[in-house]
This record gives sequence, C-alpha cells and structure tokens, in this order.
Amino acid sequence: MIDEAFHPETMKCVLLEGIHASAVSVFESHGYTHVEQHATALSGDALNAAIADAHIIGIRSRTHLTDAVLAKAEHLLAIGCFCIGTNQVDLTAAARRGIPVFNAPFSNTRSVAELVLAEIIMLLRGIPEKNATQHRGGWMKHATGAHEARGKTLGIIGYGHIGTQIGILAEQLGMSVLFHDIESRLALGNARAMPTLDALLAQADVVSLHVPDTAATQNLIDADRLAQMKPGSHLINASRGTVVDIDALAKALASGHLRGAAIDVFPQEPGGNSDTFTSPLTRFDNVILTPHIGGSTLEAQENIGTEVATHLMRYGQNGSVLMAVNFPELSLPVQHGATRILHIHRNVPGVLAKINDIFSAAGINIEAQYLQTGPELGYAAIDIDAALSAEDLKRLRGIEGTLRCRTLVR
Ligand SMILES: NC(=O)C1=CN([C@@H]2O[C@H](COP(=O)(O)OP(=O)(O)OC[C@H]3O[C@@H](n4cnc5c(N)ncnc54)[C@H](O)[C@@H]3O)[C@@H](O)[C@H]2O)C=CC1
Ligand SMILES: O=C(O)CCC(=O)C(=O)O
Repeated sequence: MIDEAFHPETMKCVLLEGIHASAVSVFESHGYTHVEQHATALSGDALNAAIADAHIIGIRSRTHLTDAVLAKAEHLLAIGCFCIGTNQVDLTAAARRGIPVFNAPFSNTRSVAELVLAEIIMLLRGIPEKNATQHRGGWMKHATGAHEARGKTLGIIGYGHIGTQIGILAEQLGMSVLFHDIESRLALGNARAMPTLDALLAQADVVSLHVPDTAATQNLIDADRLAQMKPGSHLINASRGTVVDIDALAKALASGHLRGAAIDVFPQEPGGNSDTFTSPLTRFDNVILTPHIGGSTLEAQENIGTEVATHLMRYGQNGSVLMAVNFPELSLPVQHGATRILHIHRNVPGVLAKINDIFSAAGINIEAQYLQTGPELGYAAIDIDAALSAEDLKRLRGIEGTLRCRTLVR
C-alpha cells in the first residue's frame, strides 16, 4: 500500500486518447504542473510505463485498465473515464486498491442522440448504398425502399439518458416510439414501454441499442433476435460492440432480412487512427460504419473534459467523491481545521471506532467527521484542528482493513 499526501505540484497526471484541452486547463488552474498527454490509447508495456508513476490517469473507451495494469500503478490515486462507459476498467480491482473511478454520465448523450436521429433518416431513405454507389460513378434515382420516418416505429432498447432523448427527437419526426428496459422507466412523450424485448423486435421498423456493456447484454442481439426483427427493418448500435453478434448481423444483411444498419461500436476496435479496421460489415453498402464517434463532438468533449477533471480535482484537493462508479458518494464541505484525514477501508466492523480511539489517545479534538459506506468500502473524512504526527498517521494506516489513508493540509 502506498499512501500519498496531496500536493498538486508533485502530482503526475497522465491523459490518454486525446482528452480535450479543457481537462488540462482545469488541472493547471489547480496547480498541476505535470500533465502528460497522449493522443492515442496505450496498452502493454507502453501503458505500464506511462502510468508507473502517475497519480491520476484519464482515459476514454479504448484503454483497458485491468487488475494487472492497476498493479503496476502504485501511486495511482484516482482514475477519470472521460466518457460514459466504464467497462474498460476493472472497477472492483480499482475499489480494492482504494482508487475511485469517475466518469461523465451525461455530457455526450445529446451528441449520440443526434447521430442516431440522422442515421434513422439515412437508413430509411437508403442513403448509405446510394452514396456508396455514386462514389463509384453509379446513379440510383428511384424511390424503391425509400421511406419517410413519419409514421414508422422506432424501438429503443435501453431507455436511459440517451434512449429517452432519441425517443423525444424521433417523435418530433412523427415516429411512434417503443422502448424496452430491464428497469421500470417513465415513458416520455407518447413512448410506450414494451413488456418484452421480443415484442419490441416484432414491431419496430428501426431498432436502436442504448444499453451498457454488462454480462446480460453480451450478444443481446444474436441470430435469434435478428430473426425476430421485421423483414426490411434496420438496426442501429451506438452502445457497445459486445451487444451485437456481428457475424449474425452480417448474415441477416446478406440474406436481405435486414435492409440496413448503422454501427458505431465493434467487438474489436482499432487502438488509434493509424491502425487498420477490419469487420465482416465492410462489404455492405447499406451499412453506415462510424469509428466509435457517437459522443465525439467538440461540444461534448469540451464539457466532458471539464466535468471529469473537476471531479478528479475535488477528490484530490477536498476529498469529495462525486460521480464515482465504484465508491461511496461523499460530498465534503470546505475543510474545518488544519488537517483533513481521508481514510478508505474495507467495510468491516469497528474501523471507525479504531480511528476515533487513535485521536482520543493522542488528545486530538475532531472538528468534523463524515462517513459513507458501500457494500465493500467505507470512506471516512475527519477534520482535526491540529497537525497529525507521523506516528498517528502510521497508526491510522495500520488499522486492519485500511486500503489508503492520506491527509490534506490546509
Ligand atoms: N458510441 C458512443 O460514442 C457512446 C456510447 N455510449 C454507450 O451508450 C450506453 C448507454 O448510455 P446512457 O443512455 O447514457 O446510459 P444509461 O445508464 O442512462 O441507460 C442505459 C439503460 O439501459 C438499461 N439496460 C441495462 N441493461 C439492459 C438490458 N439487458 N436490456 C434492456 N435495458 C437494459 C438500463 O436500465 C438503463 O435504463 C453507455 O453505457 C455506453 O456504453 C455512451 C456514450 C457515447
Ligand atoms: O469518447 C469515447 O472515446 C467513448 C464514448 C463512449 O463510448 C462513452 O462515453 O461511453
């Protein structure tokens, strides 16, 4: 266990995958002088080397922070996922090491919704194949298979932040909106909840996926589910590549059962723009292929940069844990007293009592104390009006179940 007191000028922050400059501005405005930026994702030895002495690491969807990778990052205090999905991080392993993982749950959702709306219209009009044909010198002026969106049915799977926005936008085009979610969700506008996925698939002219990457969503749309879709319907996936069986989708397109598809995410994605993209879908003119850019607008990236960096800074400098996906949430006020002690521990009986015993024995008065627990973790913040001696800090760190303990000195 390595514990770090927080001094911005000694902190190293490593940002991968071209994270927006707005994040760097936030770090610099908080006194970080050591921000290392990489344009691409890293893996293997390059990733291990980059994060070996990092205190904060920022990634997007392509960098995989496994248990083994985290084991190499001994100084790591916090991880920022500058995106929504956090499936690329071993969240349990991070929590076990006392490392909170922050994300930006809203900032790119409008961008995804707008792209999907455009794809619905493009697919229903057969624009992808007309566009591809024309680039090769052909001309496809006919109305066969071209439809208005008005009056058609959109089926949304996963009716969360993105799915709900798409539903509202699609209704403005005159579409009927159906949705299916594993949780009970408030239907917005005239949208209707479908009791089963099968019922949605049987009725939708366009099916759009907006679920997270979980065990239950692996190959959610497989050959059987594709067969349940209406003949001549379309599939859109801007969620995660693991949600659709791509080989089965290729077969459904080749047979003509599906008229088209728009796919933004893939089971295997290139690590960067200089890598080659391969997929069984590249041979289909009627498939819109995009390089995982559903959330990649300047507006979204700038907002995400600011949002996640701000959460990281609040954790670093004040101890607050807001919008972390693997940690108890704790919003802390401005520090009372000279020293704030942040104690992260396994949620086992008696830790708080032992912490308090140490202060009591040292004759230190507690100005304020905050505690939040989750099933696995406890997170305590204690403000004291004194400096903490090295021996007492050692005692706090020695309490059984302690994962990390650091101090913020005012
Ligand atoms: N292509 C891109 O660039 C982007 C992709 N995404 C992906 O989109 C996903 C959805 O984003 P949000 O709408 O913001 O997430 P969200 O968490 O607000 O909504 C997800 C919804 O899916 C539901 N759900 C989970 N498992 C399900 C299942 N098996 N069947 C049906 N519903 C299920 C949840 O209950 C929830 O309502 C993210 O998890 C992320 O993977 C997000 C942003 C950008
Ligand atoms: O911006 C990215 O790299 C990933 C966007 C995404 O998929 C997400 O926010 O979950």
